Amino acid sequence: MTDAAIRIENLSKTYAGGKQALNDVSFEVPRGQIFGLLGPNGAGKSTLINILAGLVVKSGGKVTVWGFDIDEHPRNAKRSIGVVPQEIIFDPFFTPRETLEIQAGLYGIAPNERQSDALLAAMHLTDKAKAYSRTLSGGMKRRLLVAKAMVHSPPILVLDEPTAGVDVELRRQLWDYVHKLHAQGVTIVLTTHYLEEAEQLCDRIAIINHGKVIANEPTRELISKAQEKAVVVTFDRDIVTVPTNACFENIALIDERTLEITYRKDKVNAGQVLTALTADGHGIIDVSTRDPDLEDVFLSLTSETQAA
Ligand SMILES: Nc1ncnc2c1ncn2[C@@H]1O[C@H](COP(=O)(O)OP(=O)(O)OP(=O)(O)O)[C@@H](O)[C@H]1O
Repeated sequence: MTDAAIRIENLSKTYAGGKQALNDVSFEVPRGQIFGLLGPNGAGKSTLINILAGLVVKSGGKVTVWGFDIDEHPRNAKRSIGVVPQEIIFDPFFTPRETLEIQAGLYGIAPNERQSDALLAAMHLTDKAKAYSRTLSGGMKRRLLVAKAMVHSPPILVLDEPTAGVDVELRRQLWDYVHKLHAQGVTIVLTTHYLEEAEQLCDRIAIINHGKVIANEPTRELISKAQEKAVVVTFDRDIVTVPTNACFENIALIDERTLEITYRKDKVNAGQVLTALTADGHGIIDVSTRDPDLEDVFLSLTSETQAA
């Protein structure tokens, strides 16, 4: 028995056409966390999730879900995970309530133990319980998918790009629900293109690029890895010549009196940057600094692997 919610060891996947989507991927999702899986389009995130869901057969490696090896105990592994897929697929002739009842039936859940109505209420779909699925809006369909993934009360919920193309209000509702599940002890794995979202929600983030894991760290540590920092400086007079100095990574004119300078915080500090800027006698009347965010880390890590 492993303590990890999901353990992935040396996982690889090559599709029939020869495309290698995953190349020797290893990482663990700790129990009880909100874990973010980030990566550019085509990085291999959906492939990985589909392997966890039992929808794609891996080419090599070992995967355990809630301690169950997906090859040796596929039924137990599947019962331990609920997956909200990226694509919306429903039988259009069933109502949301019927969709959930049928899904519960597939998991062998007795009628008196089903929680279809509670799930519909949690996803704000009670008034649509008896509507045909085809008449639901895109956002409602996505919420129904979340409810469908939770019918068997799995300890792990995986959401593949849950907020792509979803409006702000629905996104908020979705995250409220995710937080509620998380508070109940459900481990959450999500993929997202919204770095800000990952930064706000996730305890830990793995970044995947070209089928390989290039980072896997607590969110705060990952962010602190971004070495570039920016300082915006307003001078007491117009800038005639833009200053140069070896400690500046980049310098940009914001307006006639304001410059934005980026520097590497592992090489110099803000004081040294400001000293270099005032060397020719200019006075500084305002200074603000900007800390790196996940987007900076993401770009610097993915461009490093591109260059490698
Ligand atoms: N069924 C398939 N057959 C062949 N190649 C595939 C198949 N599914 C995915 N691929 C390829 O595998 C690679 C990884 O795709 P995957 O969908 O896992 O990426 P992703 O990170 O989820 O991207 P996105 O964010 O765009 O969904 C891509 O190059 C994709 O074209």
